[in-house]
Amino acid sequence: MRASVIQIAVNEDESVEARRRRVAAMVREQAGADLVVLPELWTTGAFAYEEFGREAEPLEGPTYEAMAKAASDAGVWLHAGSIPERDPDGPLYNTSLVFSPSGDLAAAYRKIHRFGFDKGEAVLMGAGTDLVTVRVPATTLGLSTCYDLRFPELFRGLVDAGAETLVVSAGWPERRRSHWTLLAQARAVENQSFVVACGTAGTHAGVPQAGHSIVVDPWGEVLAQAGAGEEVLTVEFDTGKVATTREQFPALKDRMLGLRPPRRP
Ligand SMILES: NC(=O)CCC(=O)C(=O)O
Repeated sequence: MRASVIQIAVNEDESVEARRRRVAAMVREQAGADLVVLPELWTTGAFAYEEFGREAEPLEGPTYEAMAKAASDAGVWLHAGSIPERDPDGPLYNTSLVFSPSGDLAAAYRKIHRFGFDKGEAVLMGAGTDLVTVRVPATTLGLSTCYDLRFPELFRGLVDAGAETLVVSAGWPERRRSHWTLLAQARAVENQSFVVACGTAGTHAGVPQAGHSIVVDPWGEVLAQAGAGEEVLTVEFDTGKVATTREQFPALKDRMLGLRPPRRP
């Protein structure tokens, strides 16, 4: 499996339309990859809360159109990152899109854990409710978005649904970069899965982004990691390593489900 992780710089001096064109061209340059991954909310920036309503699009809006075409032009599976989705009958959602090499939508995932506690995304967007996996030729992807990375039960649910490669599309801030790397490795080790985590570079809404997109194998080894700036991280990995790791060190089989809560004295 050859993956290209496109760590986009999201800065305010570039318009959404210009960035969409630029990113589409970067995706086209990845012809020959099996999988291309983009970050969270790269049209607006994940922390540009005021832009969410202004730039929200229907599912099949301009980003969908541009990314479907880029995927088919390049002939790649494309995780196109997420968009601020305007549901005509509901709230905004932070929705990731996955396209097949023919440009058809293979999956849409609405972010389940919204960031911001009592402000920002947590109040401006609705929460998704459904886990999403996608079968691509060599592996099954399990989808997640940024803050989801902190919630191990989501990833366990994805593994129970057959995921072998956990994709994290993110806009993670520099301030918590150490958590990003640590959690990506933890999710890989505990789920005996590949983790492909794509963040943004640049600064928007006054929040410097961490970059440092990372690909981790099921043993927790870092196969590749980007620097702080805009970069295309390319990595080849053997998807068969999930099965061999799970066979040779079968910790997932030792789960004890249905534990009782502590008894009151
Ligand atoms: N966009 C996000 O979900 C940010 C998450 C974050 O900053 C954190 O978990 O820390």
